[in-house]
Amino acid sequence: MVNFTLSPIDQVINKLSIRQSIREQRKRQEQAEIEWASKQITEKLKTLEAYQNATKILSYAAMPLEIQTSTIHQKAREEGKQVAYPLMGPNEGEMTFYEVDRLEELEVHYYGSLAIKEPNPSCHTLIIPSKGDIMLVPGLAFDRKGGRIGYGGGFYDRYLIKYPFLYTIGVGQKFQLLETVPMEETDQLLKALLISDKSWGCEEIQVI
Ligand SMILES: Nc1nc2c(c(=O)[nH]1)N(C=O)[C@@H](CNc1ccc(C(=O)N[C@@H](CCC(=O)O)C(=O)O)cc1)CN2
Ligand SMILES: Nc1ncnc2c1ncn2[C@@H]1O[C@H](COP(=O)(O)OP(=O)(O)OP(=O)(O)O)[C@@H](O)[C@H]1O
Repeated sequence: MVNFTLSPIDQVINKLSIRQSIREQRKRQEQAEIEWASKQITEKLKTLEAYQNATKILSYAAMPLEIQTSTIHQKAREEGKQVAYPLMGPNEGEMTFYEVDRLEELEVHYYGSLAIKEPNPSCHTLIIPSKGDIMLVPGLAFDRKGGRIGYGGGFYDRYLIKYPFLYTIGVGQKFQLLETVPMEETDQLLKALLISDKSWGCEEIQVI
């Protein structure tokens, strides 16, 4: 019988080539396309019951080529929701979330070629998620089973082991939705996806 399962090293190589390919496709996009996609996702998110009922939103400070989250921040704050942003470290793969009132309070930190805006633990309050909270999860690639590939730090997988009840929503564009993404044992599945596409706006994909 033929065994189609990839060895662990082949899985890592496979993930690496997917990361590279999606990053190249993203670079070829016009800023206007990213803004349009972000608007579609923002509008769809607002209609979701999970969003409407949530008191805390674990968001992310988008880098220029990612789905933008600043309008979500503004809307959520207007509705009295708490919005939190990730901070990496101090231990390997560790990530925590801090409540942020205004996006200008975030501070840029450089990780290789990535410039990520993060909260400052000496001015922001640590957020401990509770049931009913939602998390917007950035990523490079997703699949309909809730599989996800990020930048390869394992930050979200480690965080989600601690808070498996979080309603996790992966956000991205159609070219980021693959037939299947390679999964490792430590990978945590997302619960839903919001995927935008030029022709149909934004599709909500429920995993559970
Ligand atoms: N906007 C945003 N914030 C986010 C994420 C994200 O995807 N988007 N993350 C999602 O997980 C976390 C950050 N994840 C990271 C994962 C790996 C590396 C990393 O390996 N950096 C390399 C250089 C990479 C490069 O240059 O391309 C390094 O530090 O040397 C950095 C951040 C938390 N914050
Ligand atoms: N709970 C965990 N404990 C120890 N190692 C882990 C855990 N979760 C993930 N890892 C390891 O972290 C590394 C990166 O994981 P992976 O490739 O899934 O990252 P990613 O999901 O793309 O990254 P990110 O979440 O930061 O965007 C892998 O070597 C993986 O085995």
